[in-house]
Amino acid sequence: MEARASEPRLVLVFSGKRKSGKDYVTDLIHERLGPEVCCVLRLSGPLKQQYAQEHALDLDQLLGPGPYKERYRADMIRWGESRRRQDPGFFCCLATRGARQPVWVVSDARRSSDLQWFRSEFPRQTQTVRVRSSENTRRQRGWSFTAGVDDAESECGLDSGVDFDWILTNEADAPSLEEQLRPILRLAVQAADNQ
Ligand SMILES: Nc1ncnc2c1ncn2[C@@H]1O[C@H](COP(=O)(O)OP(=O)(O)O)[C@@H](O)[C@H]1O
Ligand SMILES: C[C@@](O)(CCOP(=O)(O)OP(=O)(O)O)CC(=O)O
Repeated sequence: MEARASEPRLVLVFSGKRKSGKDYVTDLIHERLGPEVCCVLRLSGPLKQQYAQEHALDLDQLLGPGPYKERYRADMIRWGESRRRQDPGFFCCLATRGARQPVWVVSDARRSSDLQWFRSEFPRQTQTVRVRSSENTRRQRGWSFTAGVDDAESECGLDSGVDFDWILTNEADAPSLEEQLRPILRLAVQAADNQ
């Protein structure tokens, strides 16, 4: 496998239920910090790429927020799990290959093996962030309970036993995301400035 381009100064590892707003929040951070300082890494990126290729599917639609990916989600989970059984860090390693920016934002950790991989590769730099939204809010964003998905490790693997460094509440009646993100953005700017 290709060697890593450079060591990050800060690795923000996000997790949260589907439709909690992981992509929305991590895109916002990317916008604020800019592409020179920050990259968003999706563990599902290399997974979807390989899965789309093997199954002749539309990768852009699999990567987007619409209903297309939901049709394939249960099967993608099974497919990804068989890869992870051989190597739990497989997708973490692929997703971070070639990242050059000082701040890495990983948008979709799902399993404790994902957190373990980042903590063991980047013990000083890794900070975990949980995005929380109520079921009602997630429903308004298009979520509905799907057996085999919402009760599986992919969605529940980090529900308990993790002491997150940061918790964001992505709800209309919570403090604004701007306000909640302020200390995290400050940390990121400091990390980038100390290069
Ligand atoms: N704070 C917010 N304000 C407006 N729309 C939001 C907000 N958070 C999430 N959304 C929207 O809800 C949908 C699901 O969010 P997304 O970030 O794709 O969730 P996840 O990545 O956790 O599945 C998207 O269409 C997104 O634009
Ligand atoms: C097979 C998956 O990687 C699909 C992930 O797709 P997204 O990361 O797009 O999901 P949400 O943002 O939560 O809606 C899940 C897994 O178990 O690896």
